Amino acid sequence: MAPPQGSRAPLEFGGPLGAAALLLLLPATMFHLLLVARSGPARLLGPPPYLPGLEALWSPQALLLWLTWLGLQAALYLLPARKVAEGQELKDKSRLCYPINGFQALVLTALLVGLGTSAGLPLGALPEMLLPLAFSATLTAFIFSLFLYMKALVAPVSALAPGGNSGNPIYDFFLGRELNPRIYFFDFKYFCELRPGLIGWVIINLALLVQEAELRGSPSLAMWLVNGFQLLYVGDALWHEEAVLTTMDITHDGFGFMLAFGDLAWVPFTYSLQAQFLLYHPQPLGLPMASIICLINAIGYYVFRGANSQKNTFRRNPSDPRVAGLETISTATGRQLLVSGWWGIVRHPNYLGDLIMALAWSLPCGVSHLLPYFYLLYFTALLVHREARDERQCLQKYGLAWHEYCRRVPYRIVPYVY
Ligand SMILES: NC(=O)C1=CN([C@@H]2O[C@H](COP(=O)(O)OP(=O)(O)OC[C@H]3O[C@@H](n4cnc5c(N)ncnc54)[C@H](OP(=O)(O)O)[C@@H]3O)[C@@H](O)[C@H]2O)C=CC1
Ligand SMILES: CC(C)CCC[C@@H](C)[C@H]1CC=C2C3=C(CC[C@@]21C)[C@@]1(C)CC[C@H](O)C(C)(C)[C@@H]1CC3
Repeated sequence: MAPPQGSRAPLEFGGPLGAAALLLLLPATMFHLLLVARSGPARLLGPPPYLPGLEALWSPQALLLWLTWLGLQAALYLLPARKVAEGQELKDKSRLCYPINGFQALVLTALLVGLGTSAGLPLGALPEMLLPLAFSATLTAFIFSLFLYMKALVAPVSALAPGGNSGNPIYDFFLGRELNPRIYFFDFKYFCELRPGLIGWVIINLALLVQEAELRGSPSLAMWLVNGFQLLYVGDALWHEEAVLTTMDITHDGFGFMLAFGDLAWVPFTYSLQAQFLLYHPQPLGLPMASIICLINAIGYYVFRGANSQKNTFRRNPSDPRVAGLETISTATGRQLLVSGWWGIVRHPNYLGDLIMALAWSLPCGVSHLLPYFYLLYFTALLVHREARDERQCLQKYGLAWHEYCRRVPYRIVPYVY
């Protein structure tokens, strides 16, 4: 049985009080965005148009649809994979295995949705169900996090995450206690991070596009751009699925409410905000502006993919010809840090690319409303906070070598600015 680890790890997110506040604030923000996106004034900072009663949130059909979706994605996860990858080394020196079949799940889902639609499945009706679907997803995230918390009570100490084991139940419930909760080969965190939420996000976007076509005769150029950009982002994440195994969510963070809610509810229902906004507030977009926005997205993607691939290639095999010529700093751990190439420009070039793409996703919505820029604002805050967390961890891991890296590459995310 796993005892709490006491307060060895420094508390994050404002400790138990901050965690308690976020437990309420995150779902409240998501519902606020869903309600405001369909209201006339669409004011991000104004009050919601109305407070929905339980009858608007609770729907057995929505719950059934949501559980069917989770079941379908779980079944696709269990299909034979083209590759089984090993994760990072764990505290007990073992490595876990992960199926690499996320892109296959995306393609099969697209085929099933295509078949369903041609057989009469009303995809365009999905936008009307977003509120009860989001409620079902939130409910599932709470219940699932409770299950994860209980499961961690009987997990061996070596299976616990460095944070999330303070002994305070609210804080630990929020942050997550166990690092890689699994039942046999089914890894809950890895599954949730990349499948139901990310694929759900593009299906919701598609449903919004279909409904726009039903309402106005054809989808708008702005809606096409938002759908295309975000499909590229999700397709890319699933194509490079193995790379997620080195992100801090998988290697460092426990699996609790923050990630369960983030993956299952926050991602599909708030990341689709631009498409939701466009359905209810059509925006004119000319070809010249659309071309500029495409260029911004292409630059963002180039930086994001270039930086992530360079680091992943280097971590997998430093003598790979694509990275062998780059300058590095040696660290006491035996691992090296890149100081040239993308990682010599700023310390988080991948965040920079991601932020440029976030801007390109909002621009098709025009500049009359702040609401479609919510993702950009939230994401900037998330990445600044994430960068600070990563910095602390790297300083702990690499000590003097990290100081040297910071001296050689002084800017964190934006060259000459931050
Ligand atoms: N859309 C979304 O909502 C979100 C997207 N993201 C995206 O996810 C991606 C992954 O982000 P994240 O997991 O935060 O972090 P990173 O992929 O940036 O990984 C950080 C790790 O990289 C290694 N590293 C840092 N500097 C160097 C260097 N110079 N040379 C070699 N290795 C280095 C360190 O680990 P080590 O040395 O141990 O290898 C460090 O802990 C990013 O592209 C981010 O934008 C992230 C959060 C949310
Ligand atoms: C609800 C809270 C405010 C915070 C929740 C954060 C989560 C939504 C994000 C934490 C890290 C994420 C990553 C991606 C999606 C969002 C979450 C889960 C990612 C899967 C998106 C696609 C990228 O290509 C990626 C690099 C694979 C991302 C990994 C991190």
